[in-house]
Amino acid sequence: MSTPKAFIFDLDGTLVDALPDIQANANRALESLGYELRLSLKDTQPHVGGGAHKLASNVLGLPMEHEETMALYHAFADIYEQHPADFSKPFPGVMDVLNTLRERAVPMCCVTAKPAKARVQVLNALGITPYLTLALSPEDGFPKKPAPDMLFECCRVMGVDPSETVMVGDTLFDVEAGLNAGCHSVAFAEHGYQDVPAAYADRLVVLHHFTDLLRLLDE
Ligand SMILES: O=C(O)COP(=O)(O)O
Repeated sequence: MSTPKAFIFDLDGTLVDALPDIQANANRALESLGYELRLSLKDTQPHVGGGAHKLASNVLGLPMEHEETMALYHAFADIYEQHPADFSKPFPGVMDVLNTLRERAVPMCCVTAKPAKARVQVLNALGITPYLTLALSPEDGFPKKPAPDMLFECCRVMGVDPSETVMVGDTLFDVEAGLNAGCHSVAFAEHGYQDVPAAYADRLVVLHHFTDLLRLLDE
């Protein structure tokens, strides 16, 4: 396999362990709207990766367009801006990978379902922004993953072809986005929030530790 020229990372569950902030902010939003329901970390985990709107719909068990879903989604997004990274931190090995790629002048981007303002705040708070050529959320005018559009835009801005670019994620949304874009390879972070999707297992580079990603540079 040829050496990849660029990397695109998912955010939550891949670069950053955001689960405790997502849980806390979902519970603040539920409380602010008068719900008695509260989520444990375990309740919250399956709802990460599809974005805040989907999380609100899943948590309430209501359709996406339902008034209560919309209210919870907006409350969650607003509260997240006040508490973007109280607990969030990069997963082990992430900063090593980002530093090595930067030293080797390999461009990197981030594509996430996270609301745009929260994304900017989290990436700034954790010192990741300077490593990235571009970071995108659907609010920037793109369809959500698994649509490949955000990946195409990143490749365009980095000046590389998707076939030269590795997509790195932790959910089915990320895997299918990478495959739909025709990426060089799709890497799956085992430290994230979903199990390796069995249907795609033989097409993935599974990262038992995040620094395993660097092996792709040496192949
Ligand atoms: O569901 C979210 O908000 C997180 O989305 P991400 O995994 O694409 O970063």
